[in-house]
Amino acid sequence: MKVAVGSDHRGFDAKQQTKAIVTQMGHECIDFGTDGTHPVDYPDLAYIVSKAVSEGQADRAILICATGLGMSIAANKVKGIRAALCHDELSAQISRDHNDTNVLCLSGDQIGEVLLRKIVEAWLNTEFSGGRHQRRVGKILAIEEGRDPRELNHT
Ligand SMILES: O=C(CO)[C@H](O)[C@H](O)[C@H](O)COP(=O)(O)O
Repeated sequence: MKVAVGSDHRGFDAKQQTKAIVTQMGHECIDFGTDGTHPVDYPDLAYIVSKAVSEGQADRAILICATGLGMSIAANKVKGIRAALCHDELSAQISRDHNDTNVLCLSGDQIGEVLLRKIVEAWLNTEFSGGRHQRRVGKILAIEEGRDPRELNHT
């Protein structure tokens, strides 16, 4: 799988750790920056990394800022992106299983390297289960297209 990664200055150290984890798991890692701890604006990174996923350059992506909040808010503005901020393995696993997330957002400040590895591994190793969840993800897409998801209740 091709996995894009990106962070702002507050997520830089965790991004470097994430790159190593992704590569060790046998995936191709595409690093969109930032390249150090000089302050940058997280929406810039969220945009280019999310575009890489929505346009097919990467299969999935991992975004990191101080809390993960700004990255998740910005990434979810890009069409086709389902980003989730996860602080634990179970949320990461369920975000794939139920929500078919294609972007994982992480906090660089609030989780250590051991937990980071567990979350990334759970997220990359979990497949979307489809079924009833496919219908609900379809409704998310409907909202993105400006439609009322309840229209799909009668099809
Ligand atoms: O958007 C955020 C907060 O939810 C990110 O965590 C940023 O990394 C943070 O806002 C950056 O803050 P800084 O004081 O400019 O380093």
